[in-house]
Amino acid sequence: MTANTIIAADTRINARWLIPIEPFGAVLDHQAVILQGSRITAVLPQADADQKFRTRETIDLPNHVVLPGLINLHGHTAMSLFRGMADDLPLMTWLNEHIWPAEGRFVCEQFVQDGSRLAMAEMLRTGTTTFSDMYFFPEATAQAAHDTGMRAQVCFPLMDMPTMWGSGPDEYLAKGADLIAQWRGDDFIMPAIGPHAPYTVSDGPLTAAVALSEQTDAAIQIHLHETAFEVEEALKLTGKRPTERMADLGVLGTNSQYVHMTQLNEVDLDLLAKTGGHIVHCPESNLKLASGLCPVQTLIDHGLNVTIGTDGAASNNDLDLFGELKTAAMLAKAVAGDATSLSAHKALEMATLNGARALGRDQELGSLVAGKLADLIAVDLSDPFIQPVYDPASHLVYSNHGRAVSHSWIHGVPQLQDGRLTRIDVPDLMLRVRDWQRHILS
Ligand SMILES: CSC[C@H]1O[C@@H](n2cnc3c(O)ncnc32)[C@H](O)[C@@H]1O
Ligand SMILES: [Zn+2]
Repeated sequence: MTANTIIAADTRINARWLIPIEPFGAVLDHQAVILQGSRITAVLPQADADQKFRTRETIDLPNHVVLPGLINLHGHTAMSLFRGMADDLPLMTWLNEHIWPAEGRFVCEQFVQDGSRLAMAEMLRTGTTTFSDMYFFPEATAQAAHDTGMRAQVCFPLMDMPTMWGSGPDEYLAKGADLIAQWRGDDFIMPAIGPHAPYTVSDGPLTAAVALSEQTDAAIQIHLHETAFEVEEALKLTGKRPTERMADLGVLGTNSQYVHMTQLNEVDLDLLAKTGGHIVHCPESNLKLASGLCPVQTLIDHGLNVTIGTDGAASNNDLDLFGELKTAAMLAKAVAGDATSLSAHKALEMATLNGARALGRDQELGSLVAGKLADLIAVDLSDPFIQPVYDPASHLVYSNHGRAVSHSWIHGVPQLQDGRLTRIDVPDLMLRVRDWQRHILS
């Protein structure tokens, strides 16, 4: 290539600020991001882009900060249809007396299709481009994510009890193996294994889950050490803390993701540090259900990869990862007794590159670097509630909420343009949601 060669590409995005996540802590002024097909081909100063690239379209974002799309590592997407149904309750009362009976009555394939579309509309609107789901009828969630063009880790549920999705562990594992076979290797859908929790899955199915993970390389995601009650009951029933039992069964490892992780002692921390794996911090669900506090800084100090999730909209009650980041950053400081804990940049890294690492895809997702997949978002900082701007990273975590997200691309495809969703028919979706509301109320 000579000095004068002009390169043709699809799209040029001119950003007032760019937070690439790699290198850590960078905030770059007046940058251009060049997209070609599904990938980022260059990230460079706008003046240099003028010399080097000619693109089919140019999108000027003069008041915006551009960053990688956010990764929500834990949720139950279809539960958006249960938002606000049962508030102000502790976990086991919430599950036993409200959520599980409601799931038994209403959850079916159509519920999951509609509920996951509602969740995707909210997630896309607030800056999430990749999510993880653990719910019944995972084939419906996978299809809905595929049709919308979102990336999703779809964990099939595994429990001892029969549910509307199957008669018990053998059927869940057989259907789960089919789901893995169908989607394995797909760019968008990452099939995974979702044993619900230590108190709902016995040793046999957990051992089978580990074997399936080893055979297929599918990740395991499990709710773990969510409450003090869970740990106390496990000690009474098995003589082991849940983390110790998971270690003995081979569940702990670098391809596993542990959701919640409040109530950790030194033995747990040593086991986790020794075996690796990924923590999914869900601060708002932990607060709302009064489940406990996750010691984020201690986990980071033990070398663990800490990611973030919202949990379902029935225990949060929204799927806005920017709001979650603010809660996480505030809480980490209070729990550590240290205001320097979980800085704005660390929080942003948690919702991007750390999430990509947990999915085993940090070579292609999680930062804005030439060659990576084009999953990125723009946040408009011109509203009064985020003015003036000294440090866009600070605003993203401490002053923003997800509704300021104006644009997003996944795999190079526009998903949000000036706040409008391009791939979800919102009026049609709202009609369906209203039907469900009427049905559930009646
Ligand atoms: C097996 S599908 C998922 C199952 O999990 C339930 N659930 C939702 N939120 C939580 C939580 O915070 N802890 C434990 N279980 C949760 C959901 O209602 C489904 O039944
Ligand atoms: Zn959950």
